Parts: sequence; structure tokens; C-alpha cells
Amino acid sequence: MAPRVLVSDKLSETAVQIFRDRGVEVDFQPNLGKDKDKLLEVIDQYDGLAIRSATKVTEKIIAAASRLKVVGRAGIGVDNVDIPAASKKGIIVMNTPFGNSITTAEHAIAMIFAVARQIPAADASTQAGKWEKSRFMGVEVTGKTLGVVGCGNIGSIVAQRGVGLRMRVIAFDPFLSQERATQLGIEKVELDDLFKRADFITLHTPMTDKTRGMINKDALAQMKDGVRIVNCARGGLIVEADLAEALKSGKVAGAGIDVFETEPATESPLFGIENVVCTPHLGASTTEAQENVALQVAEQMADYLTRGAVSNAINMPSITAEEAPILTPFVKLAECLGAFAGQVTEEAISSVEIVYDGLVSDMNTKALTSAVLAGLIRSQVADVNMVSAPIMARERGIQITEAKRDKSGVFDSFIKLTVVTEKQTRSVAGTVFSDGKPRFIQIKGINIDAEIGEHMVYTTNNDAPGIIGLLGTVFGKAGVNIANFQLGRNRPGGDAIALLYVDSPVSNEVLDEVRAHKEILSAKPLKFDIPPVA
Ligand SMILES: NC(=O)C1=CN([C@@H]2O[C@H](COP(=O)(O)OP(=O)(O)OC[C@H]3O[C@@H](n4cnc5c(N)ncnc54)[C@H](O)[C@@H]3O)[C@@H](O)[C@H]2O)C=CC1
Ligand SMILES: O=C(O)CCC(=O)C(=O)O
Repeated sequence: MAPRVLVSDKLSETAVQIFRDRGVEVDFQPNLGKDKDKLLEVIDQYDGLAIRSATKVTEKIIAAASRLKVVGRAGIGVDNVDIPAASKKGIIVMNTPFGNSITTAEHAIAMIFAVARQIPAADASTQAGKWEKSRFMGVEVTGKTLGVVGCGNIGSIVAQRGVGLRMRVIAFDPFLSQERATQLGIEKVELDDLFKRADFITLHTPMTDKTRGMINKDALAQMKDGVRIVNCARGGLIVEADLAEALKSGKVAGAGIDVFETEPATESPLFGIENVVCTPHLGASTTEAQENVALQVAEQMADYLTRGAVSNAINMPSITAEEAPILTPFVKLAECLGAFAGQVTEEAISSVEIVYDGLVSDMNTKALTSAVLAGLIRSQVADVNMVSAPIMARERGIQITEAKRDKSGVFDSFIKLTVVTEKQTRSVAGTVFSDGKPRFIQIKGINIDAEIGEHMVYTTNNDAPGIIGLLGTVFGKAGVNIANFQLGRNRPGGDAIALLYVDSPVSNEVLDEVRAHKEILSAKPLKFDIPPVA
């Protein structure tokens, strides 16, 4: 069945064609996202949801989204998506981090000019026939100091444009390196310094707990008299009531505001104040940017839904379409290793070590580690996948270490998982053969070569005669066919293991018969997500 996507915001229709061309069914309902009840009602019919900023993907929507696998934001900010809730449910959230950056930077520059020359008010006055030439005295931007707060994709474009306008550009961003600042031709400063020196301040940070309300009474008090402030990032960065007061007192000479604390903003303390220029979150609204982000989000979502490729996900490591086919058998192996350890471990896990040996160490090990964790946790929580597993592992306090090393044995590649609990340390290793099938190659340090099947039985025993006969007889009596039987031991008469691949599940009663044998130490039924052989 073709995956189904709902487009619930005003995306360019370019997206629709791309979804269709890629074999994805699409419902284009650009106003549906604003009706949260309707969205709640229909969301369980979709594998993907493509949005801009009007659709709010709340915890409630996510809870109702029984088959949703991916939310694609045609744009940058994902603050309208409950990422923790999506991650917990295993839903990938992706954005398009560059498609609208130039457009948004241009809007910020337009706002700088609009407040410097009071263009909107002058336009309204002129068109009203007033010709108020002396009312609209402006300021030049040349030679003025532009303070850029947040110098990422958009902030750095604004900074470059500012340099082009012959402004002195200073920037505050905790992640801005001196090298990058030099490359941009700007000065890297601390926030206090920026507040003190800037004639124009433009905001380009994401909305986080740290940045929320960063332009407040205290910050405004530190600024130059007559400063002009532009916000084309997120409304909540500014405490609107504090800015309104500063504008009314003349401390702030003008403000260009594209984004609001509450959107759609039908009222605001900033409305109606002299030299406040407002736009309704238009930063990304150009034909070019909307084509870019619609095309990109549709390609990314279709790639994920049809080929398992992950790009620009906020909550999952990227997997390119090219690497997906090579990685897939190793993802399966990683899940099986995790599933083995999860099913044989009964106590709380304190730490997990994953060693990638040989060729696999050059693959996307972040994704493979997520797959190991998904397999591990699935024995306790059925509804877990590669997105939610790392979060669940963190919530359970499991320490994860990952090591990579050059080929150290006969296999071109193998993955070894070691799981530590309060009581013991267990390890299991596996590889992928040239047929693409995963196999266990070592358990508890004992070498074996076991094909992995949907139903398996794992026993530990003392190395003594009669174990093969016991298992064959008990399973035969119960009508359980053994497809593959692997034995291993650390030394003659020492610790031994058996791993049986069986054609049907083995009941606990049958296993009790096995467990009753004096040389058997444990017998566990195992299940793996491997399709049964036809
Ligand atoms: N008005 C509109 O239509 C649009 C608004 N946006 C918004 O613009 C903002 C910036 O987007 P991008 O440049 O693409 O993001 P980005 O992630 O490339 O850059 C953000 C920068 O902010 C920095 N930062 C984080 N915390 C900071 C702090 N406390 N102080 C100073 N800097 C801090 C980061 O280090 C990063 O370099 C986002 O809020 C995004 O949602 C993006 C597109 C359109
Ligand atoms: O889609 C839009 O119009 C808003 C864009 C935006 O705010 C973003 O990309 O963060």
C-alpha cells in the first residue's frame, strides 16, 4: 500500500507533484491545519504530515496519529511541533534548514530600512494626500552599528548584507567562532556589549528556554537611546509589553516585527505605536523560498517513506538514500543483537557498549546504535523504534558507549554488544553475510555461527553428553521443527550454549521439560523481527 501524506498548511503545490511522482498518495488540504479538531479526527489516516507554521502538532495530535511516521516542516522553526512527544512515539520530525534563509534575511534587511526611513507610515500618509515631508525624517544605515543576535544560517546572511551596506556589524552567538566572524567580516562580541553598541539590533536565534524573553525591560535598559530593533525570528524572543513601553518612551526609536508572541496576532501591545512596522510572519514568504522548502520537504518525506532515507531530521541521525540499502541489513543485525540481549536480560540495564569492527565502523554508526537500542528496549516496550529508543534509553539511565575499530578478526565487519546489569555482563556479536542475512557469531564469548530466525530458543548448559538428544526429543514430541541447531562451548566440559532456530514458537511447558534436565542451566524462547521463511 502506498504511503499517505496530508499537507495541512499552505505549501507550494510543487510538493504535491513530487509526492505523486515518488509514489506517495497525497491529500492537499492547505487550511485543515488551522482546524485542530478536524486534524485530530483525520490524522490517524496518514503516514506523513507536511506543514508550515499554522498547523500545531500537539501531544494530543501525536497521540491520535496511530500510523504517522514523519512530520515534515517546510521551513526552519519546529516550535509548532511537540518534538519530545513525537520522538517518544517514534515519529521523525524533519525541517528544511536552508530553503528560506536568504528570503528571511532579506526581510530583516527590508525591516531595517522600513524602520530607518518609516516607509510604511510615510506611504500611508502620502496616499492619504497629506504630504508630511518634515514628519518623516529618517536615519542612514551606512556607518551605523548593526548588532546581530544569533549568527547561524539567517543571521550570517543578514551580517553579510549589513557589511555590504557599509554597516559596522557586530554579532553575539555562543557558537560563533572567531574564524567564522573574521570570514564574515564582522566582530564577535558578548551580548551586553552588543546591547550597548548597536544602533540596529536584529534577532536570529531559535526559540529556546534560554532565548525566550531575551529582549525584556533589563535588556532594553542596556541599549543605546534611539536603538531600532528588528525581529524576524520568533515572537517570544521579545517581551512585547516591555518593548511597547520602551517605544512609547522614545528609548527605542523603531521596531520591525514579523513574528509575535501569539500568532495569528490579531492584537498586540505593539500595534498602533508610532514607527512600529509589522508584517504577519512573512519572513519566508517569497515564491522562491516557498518553492524551495516545498520541494525539499516533499523529497525528504518521500525518501523516508519509500526508501528509509533520513535527512534533516531533528530527532534522528541522517541516513542517505545511497547508504540506506547498504545500511539496512546492518540495521536488522543491530536490532537483532539488541533484541537478543533485551530478551535474555531480566534485570535493569546500567550500561551498554557497542563495538563496530571492520567495514561497519565506517558506516552510519549513530543510526546503528539507535537500532541496537530499539531492539534492546523492544523486549520491554513494544512501541519503540530508532527515533524513540535513544530517548527511552536515556530516560532509563542507560549509559551508552560506542567504539569503532579496524578489522580485528576473520569477518570483514561485525558488531559486538555488551550489556551490563547489576548482576552480570553479557555480550553478543553478529555479522551480515554476503546473502544480506544477519547471523550471531558469538555469545558470552563463545563462537557460534547461527542464522537468525523469527522463533529461536537459547539454552545455557554444562558441556555434557546428551544435550542435542534432549532438545531434539523434547521438541520433536511437541511437534516443533528445528530448522537450525548451533552449539558452542568455551572448553570441553565447560560452559556451553545452544541456539536453535525453530519453525514455530515453543511454549513454556515444553521449555520446562528442557529446564528439568540436570545439565541445563537456562532455556529461553526468543523472538526476532525476521520474516518467516515461506
Ligand atoms: N520569520 C520567518 O518567517 C522565519 C523565521 N525563522 C526563524 O529564524 C531563526 C533563525 O533561523 P536560522 O538562522 O535558520 O537558525 P540557525 O539554527 O541556523 O541559527 C540560529 C543561531 O542562533 C544561535 N543561538 C542559539 N541560542 C542563542 C542565544 N542564546 N544567543 C545567541 N545566539 C544563539 C545558534 O548558535 C545558531 O547559530 C529561527 O528562530 C527560525 O525559526 C526562520 C525562517 C523564517
Ligand atoms: O512557513 C512560514 O511562513 C514560516 C517560516 C518560518 O517561520 C520558519 O521557517 O521557521
